[in-house]
Amino acid sequence: MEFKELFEMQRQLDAFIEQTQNVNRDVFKEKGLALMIELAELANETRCFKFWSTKGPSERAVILEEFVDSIHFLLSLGNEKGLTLESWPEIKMQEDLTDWFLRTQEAILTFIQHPTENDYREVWQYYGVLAYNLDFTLDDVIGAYIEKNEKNYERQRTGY
Ligand SMILES: O=c1ccn([C@H]2C[C@H](O)[C@@H](COP(=O)(O)O)O2)c(=O)[nH]1
Repeated sequence: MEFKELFEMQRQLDAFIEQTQNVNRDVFKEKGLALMIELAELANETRCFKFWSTKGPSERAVILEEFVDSIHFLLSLGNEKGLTLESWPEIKMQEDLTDWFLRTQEAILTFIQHPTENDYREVWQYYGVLAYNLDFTLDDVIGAYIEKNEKNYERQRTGY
């Protein structure tokens, strides 16, 4: 599957969720906050900032699932504003994870407050660098996205 096709998969999932939950209003800000929270959950699973703990990061699959939760909301926010991205931001840049999480958070906030095409692309670039530093390839991301997308349908069907 091509990266760009994820936008359409997300559009269909969102339509299903809105129908199931009877949503008839603009939920851009709710999805914006959801993305901030997913980023924090991702950081939490990496435990990159927990200098006070000797416990290591969660399993790779757990971290990848958190990563694609963010991808869901990022795609969704783009769809809400008619913004898209042609290809996955493959950026091989070694960064300190804690620094990068803080900077990604800032980029998300900027985008939510002024949803421009440039700021949208920038958030994707931050996620591209996060993926690189977490050792996730585009195939990893697409595979985990498809799996979580299906799980999200199932959760709606079973009354999540
Ligand atoms: O409009 C929505 C609402 C939620 N989700 C998905 C994204 C995440 O994968 C998951 C987050 O749900 P929680 O586990 O945080 O409840 O739901 C969407 O794709 N679209």
